[in-house]
Amino acid sequence: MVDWTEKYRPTTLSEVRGNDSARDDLKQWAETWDDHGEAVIVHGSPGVGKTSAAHALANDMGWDAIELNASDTRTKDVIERVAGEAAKSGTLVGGSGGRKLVIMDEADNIHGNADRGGARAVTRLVKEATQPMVLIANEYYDMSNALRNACREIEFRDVGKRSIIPVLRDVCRREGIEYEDSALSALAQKNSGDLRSAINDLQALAEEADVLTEDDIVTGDRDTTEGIFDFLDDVIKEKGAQEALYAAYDVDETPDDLLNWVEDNAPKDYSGPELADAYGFFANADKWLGRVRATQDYSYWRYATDNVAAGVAAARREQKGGWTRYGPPSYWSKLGRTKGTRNTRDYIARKIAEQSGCSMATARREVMPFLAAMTHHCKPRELTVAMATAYDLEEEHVAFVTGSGKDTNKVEDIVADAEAAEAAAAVEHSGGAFEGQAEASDVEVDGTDEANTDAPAEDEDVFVDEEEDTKADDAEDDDMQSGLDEFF
Ligand SMILES: Nc1ncnc2c1ncn2[C@@H]1O[C@H](COP(=O)(O)OP(=O)(O)OP(=O)(O)O)[C@@H](O)[C@H]1O
Repeated sequence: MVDWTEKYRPTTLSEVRGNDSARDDLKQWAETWDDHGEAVIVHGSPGVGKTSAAHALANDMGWDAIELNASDTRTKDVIERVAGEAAKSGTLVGGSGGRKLVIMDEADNIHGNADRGGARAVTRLVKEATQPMVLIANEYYDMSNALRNACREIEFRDVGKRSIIPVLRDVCRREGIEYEDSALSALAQKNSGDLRSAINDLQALAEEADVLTEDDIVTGDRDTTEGIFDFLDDVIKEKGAQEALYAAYDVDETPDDLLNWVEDNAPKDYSGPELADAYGFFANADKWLGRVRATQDYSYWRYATDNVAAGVAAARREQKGGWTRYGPPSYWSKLGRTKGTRNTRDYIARKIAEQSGCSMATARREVMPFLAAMTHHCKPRELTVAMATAYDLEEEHVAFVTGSGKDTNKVEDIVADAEAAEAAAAVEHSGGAFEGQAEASDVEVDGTDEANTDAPAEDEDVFVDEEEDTKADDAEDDDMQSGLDEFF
C-alpha cells in the first residue's frame, strides 16, 4: 500500500497549498540567493508542507536537493563534515554540477543534543555555506539567537480548512473515490491545519468505504476504553484501516507501547508480503516516534498511530480467523535494559552494516526485522544457515535473531553448517576444488540487498556508523524491531 502523503507530495511550489505568501517568499529567496547568499529558516507546525515546499523549490529551480536531519547530527564534527561538504562544495551529490539546496530538517533540535557545539557549528556553517540552505523547524524560538540572526525567516501557517478541502478532493478524484462534500469538509475540520494528517485520515477511510459520507468521520473523543487484546484483534484480524485507527484512540497505551504490542504479535497472523508491508509501517511509525523523542513534539504521535493501526490493518491481504495467543511485548520492554542484550544486538547490526554497506541504524531498524521474520525459530533452515554465513554469526547471535533458545542443538548445527559453508567458500575462493559444499551458501539474503540499495537515500544514513553509535542509549533501546518474542 502506497502512503498517499508521499504519493501526493507536491513536486512543484504551485502545488503547495495554503501558504501562498510564504511560498512566494521562498521562491524569491531562491531567485535572489546569488545576491544575498543567506540561509533561510522555514518554520511552522507539523504537516503544513515545509519540507515539501523545500523539495518543490529545488525542483522548480532545477537544483539538486540534499536532505540532512539535524537531530541525528550528534556532534559538531558530523555537522561540519557532512553538511559542510554538501553546503560548501556539493560533493555529496555528483552530476549536474549546478546548485545544491541543502535542506536541514529538525533544525530547532540541534542545541538540545548532548553536544552543544552542534548549534554553533550549524551557525558557522550557515554563514560560510556556498550553497543555499533551508533549515526546517517547528519552533522558531527554540533555535539559538545566533542561528536565527544568521538566517532569513519564513513562517508556514497552519493550512486552513479552505485549502485542505481542494487537496482532499483532488486525491479523491485521482484515486476514484466518491465522496459527499460534507465528508471532506468534516475531515478538513477535524484535522485543523495539518494536511498530512488529513490525507492520512482520508486514506484510512477510503480503505473501507465505497462512498465517503459525513457519518464516516468521527469527531471528538469517545469515552470507551478498549482493551489491548481486543485492539490487537481489530488491527490484525478484523477491522479495516479506519476502524482500526479509531480503535487505537480508545486504547489506553502510548504509541510506543502500541507499536511494540502490534509489532510483536502481528507475525503470529501475518506472513509473506502482508508481513513485509506491516514491517514497512512499523519502520515508519518508529521514525515518527524517533522524531517525538528527538524534538519532544508530541504532535508526531498521531502519525505513528496512523502507521501502527491503519497501516497494519490495511496491510492485511486475507481474512484471518480463529484465536491467536497474543502476548505482551516482553521482549521489547526488556530489550536494551541489559548491556549484554544491547551488545548482542549491536554486534549483529555491525556485521550486517559491514557486509551491506548500510549504517548500523538501518541494519537494526530495517534489516534485522526482516531477517528475524524470515528465520523465525530457524525456519527455513537453509536461509538461517545462509544468514549465519553471510554475517559470520555465532550461536548467541543466531539465537537472538531467530528467537530460538541459545542452547538448542538447532542453533549449534546451524552455526556449524555456516562455518562449513564459509570454509568451503574460502577453499573455492583460493582456487581449490571443494565438492559438496553446503547448499546454503547459495541462498541469498534478500532483505539485506534491498536495504543496501535503499540505504543511501535515507537522510539518516548520510552519517556513518560511529556517530550512530554515540546516540543516547535510551533512544536506541526502542530502535530494534523484530518478532523475537521468545528470546527471553
Ligand atoms: N501545503 C501543502 N500542500 C500540499 N500538500 C501538503 C501541504 N502540506 C502538507 N502536505 C501533504 O502532507 C505531507 C507532509 O508534508 P510535509 O512533510 O511537507 O510537512 P512539514 O510541514 O514538513 O511537516 P513536518 O514538520 O512534520 O516535517 C506531504 O507529503 C503532502 O502530501
